[in-house]
Amino acid sequence: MIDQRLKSVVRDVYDFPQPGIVFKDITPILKDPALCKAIVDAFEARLQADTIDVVAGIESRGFLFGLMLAQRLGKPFVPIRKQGKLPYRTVAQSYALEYGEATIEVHEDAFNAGARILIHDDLLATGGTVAATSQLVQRLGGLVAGYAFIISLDFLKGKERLADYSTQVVSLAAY
Ligand SMILES: O=P(O)(O)OC[C@H]1O[C@H](OP(=O)(O)OP(=O)(O)O)[C@H](O)[C@@H]1O
Ligand SMILES: Nc1ncnc2[nH]cnc12
Repeated sequence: MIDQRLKSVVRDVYDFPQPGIVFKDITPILKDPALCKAIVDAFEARLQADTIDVVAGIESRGFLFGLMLAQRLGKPFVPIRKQGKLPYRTVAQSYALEYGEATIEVHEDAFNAGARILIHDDLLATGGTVAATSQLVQRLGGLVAGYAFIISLDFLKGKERLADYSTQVVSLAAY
């Protein structure tokens, strides 16, 4: 099972990036090409591709599998970036996450109004990051088609914040 394979390689790092946080380090996954392929296979199997027009991936760890997933589904990829990184005109949204606050941006012409956007990130914690991304999608006239995470920290209740946007929530390894 993919969840056991993931849990056997994802590494807990204590007190990173600040005291009290147990950080899930996904970098060991990246050293295993077969596991990387299995992640994209599992997303493809569990997502309803005919409900998705565009895959949006969130900087920075959401870029690693986001473009691979978009390629597999044959869909465009849109980068959601931290403030000040995108060169063209942007819309921005501030938010709180498990260990701080941040602002994310998307290009204002990233997708057409009415497009159905799958939001991908490596990990769901409090849900602040993907809730802010969902608001960006809606502000540009997009529809949230669903969410795809490699890991979810379900004890932080992030999934509850997503229910208003979409019920399609795929998480390959839940803690
Ligand atoms: O559900 P939340 O509480 O919002 O937390 C989840 C977010 O935190 C991490 O990103 P981080 O902001 O650390 O950036 P990085 O991907 O650049 O390391 C992770 O990759 C998610 O984007
Ligand atoms: N505990 C955690 N591990 C890795 N990434 C995170 N993003 C938010 N919380 C996290």
